[in-house]
Amino acid sequence: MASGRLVPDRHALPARRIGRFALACLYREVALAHKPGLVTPWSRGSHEDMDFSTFLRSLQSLRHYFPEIAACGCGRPDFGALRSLGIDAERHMLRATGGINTHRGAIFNLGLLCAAAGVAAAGRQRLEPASVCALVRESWGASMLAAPAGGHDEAGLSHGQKVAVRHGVGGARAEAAAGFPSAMAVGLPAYVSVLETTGDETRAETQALFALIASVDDTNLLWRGGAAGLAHAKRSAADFLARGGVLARDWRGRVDAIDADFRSRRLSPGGSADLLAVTLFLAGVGALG
Ligand SMILES: CC(C)(COP(=O)(O)OP(=O)(O)OC[C@H]1O[C@@H](n2cnc3c(N)ncnc32)[C@H](O)[C@@H]1O)[C@@H](O)C(=O)NCCC(=O)NCCS
Ligand SMILES: Nc1ncnc2c1ncn2[C@@H]1O[C@H](COP(=O)(O)OP(=O)(O)OP(=O)(O)O)[C@@H](O)[C@H]1O
Repeated sequence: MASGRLVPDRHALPARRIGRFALACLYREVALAHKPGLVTPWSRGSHEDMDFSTFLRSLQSLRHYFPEIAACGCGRPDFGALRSLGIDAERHMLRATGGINTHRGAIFNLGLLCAAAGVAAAGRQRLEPASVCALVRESWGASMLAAPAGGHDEAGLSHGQKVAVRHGVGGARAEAAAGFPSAMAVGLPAYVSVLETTGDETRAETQALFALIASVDDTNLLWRGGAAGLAHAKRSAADFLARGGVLARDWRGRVDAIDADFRSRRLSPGGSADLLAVTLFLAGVGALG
């Protein structure tokens, strides 16, 4: 990873700021305490093979990647250049976690957004959620749909590809290629509305996560629970929101009950968790410009 040789120095500072912010968003996601089926500082959720410390090791291994891909974006790269940085970062992550996939989706989603923010910063455009998402869609959307997936098993297909074929859903690539419609239309409005009402970051993050689980075709849920598991998770999240979500007095107890239910079914909404980090990135991207 040697993008320092590829981009002019005047881009180093904004790229570092953008990349560090992406890492901070990922840290906020995994540090969020009450989540259904996901790893938190106090729980493995539905996972036997990873805990909070695995995520910290993974984040540590990605500390150069996000600034580098943002710097690469400043040079208006084609998708191939971003893809090789992403594949390299996956390799670093797997080495740091002993082969466990903690951040494959995040390397992809937030990597693309860092690169788009780099494009905007280099062109002295304002950094805004809609414009960075449009840059991802317009610059690299078609190429990413045409590229083969990264994480292959012995049969040559990733989990995402297998469930995409089986259930006819698009997963992480379709979401990014379309300019993150779930984060823009679902995660971000939920986050902003609760933040404005309560001033409470934790509740805003939790509400955004549940809004995403209720609406996203999460390939992690499909892989672990099939169509019935995905439908169950969506229904549980929609029910939580219909009962007032994080504005209800006993919201923490309700989240913990849904967490127990997801753990008993081995369900983990990892794609929605990644899109929460994307939502946090979009919510703060304006301040990076
Ligand atoms: C495209 C990727 C994500 C693989 O796609 P695939 O369809 O196989 O997805 P897979 O099931 O492995 O899911 C990857 C992760 O995406 C997240 N995810 C799941 N569902 C969704 C969704 N609906 N929306 C967004 N993210 C999701 C989850 O965290 C999941 O673990 C990626 O691993 C890849 O191909 N990387 C190669 C490097 C690359 O192209 N980089 C581009 C520039 S960074
Ligand atoms: N806090 C979190 N807890 C658990 N998973 C998360 C969290 N945040 C994001 N994720 C995402 O969930 C994915 C892990 O899910 P999972 O273990 O189901 O994937 P897998 O390794 O593809 O499949 P499996 O372990 O079922 O064989 C990671 O790619 C990660 O990006």
